[in-house]
Amino acid sequence: MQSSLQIKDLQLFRQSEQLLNLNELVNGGDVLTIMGPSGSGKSSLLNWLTGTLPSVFSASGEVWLNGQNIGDLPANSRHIGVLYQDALLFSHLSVAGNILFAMPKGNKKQRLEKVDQALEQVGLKDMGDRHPDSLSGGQQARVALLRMLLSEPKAILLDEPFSKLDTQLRVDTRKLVFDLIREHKLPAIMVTHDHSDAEAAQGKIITLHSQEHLQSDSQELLTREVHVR
Ligand SMILES: Nc1ncnc2c1ncn2[C@@H]1O[C@H](COP(=O)(O)OP(=O)(O)OP(=O)(O)O)[C@@H](O)[C@H]1O
Repeated sequence: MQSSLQIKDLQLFRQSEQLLNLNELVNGGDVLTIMGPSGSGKSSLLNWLTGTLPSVFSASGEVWLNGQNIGDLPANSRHIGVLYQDALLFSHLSVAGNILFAMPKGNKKQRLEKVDQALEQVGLKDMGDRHPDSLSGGQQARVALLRMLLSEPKAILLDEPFSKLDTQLRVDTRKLVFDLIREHKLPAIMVTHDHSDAEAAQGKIITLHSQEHLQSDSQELLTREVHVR
């Protein structure tokens, strides 16, 4: 079965204000991009998907991952990986330790080999013993990416993951991220303020507004208006 993340009839409210009304299907290897001004509900959407929505919000609707309704599962059982704008590496662990921490348990030698291979794949060969603080921002971003991927998520959320990287690093890192999403055939949802990120994702783009959202595909950005109330 092809992997997919499906949002069915999501109605998301903050107190009595409706923030979102969404139906979307994201297939494995595709990136759905969510744009919109501050306060339009982007983070709340990601929080709803991960099962970490603060109690000031309420929501109805379903989220299906690979044919399973995961809406009632606790956050740590949903198998959704998230990448944030900060790498958020554990400073008391080595680079390899950070990645191993998130990996499923198993044979230690095999897990270490997997970490070494992954580090090499992203240009960080032999850096497993390094301390995260000794890495550049771009290197830390790649470690965070591997930590997330090797936790074996079934879907990926990207929350402004490139916004702290300078231009060339941003281009290189997002290519790596999108290539890996395609290689692993994982459905992904990315929140960004940056149009070049959205274009690079080569998928559908939804732009949220406070009381309405405009919806378009990547060729017709911001051309069609869909009112939610
Ligand atoms: N914990 C909270 N308690 C109360 N209101 C909140 C909380 N978190 C967010 N909000 C409000 O809910 C609305 C949606 O917030 P959300 O963080 O989802 O927007 P956003 O589009 O992600 O914004 P940004 O681009 O600034 O991150 C905003 O009006 C925000 O002020």
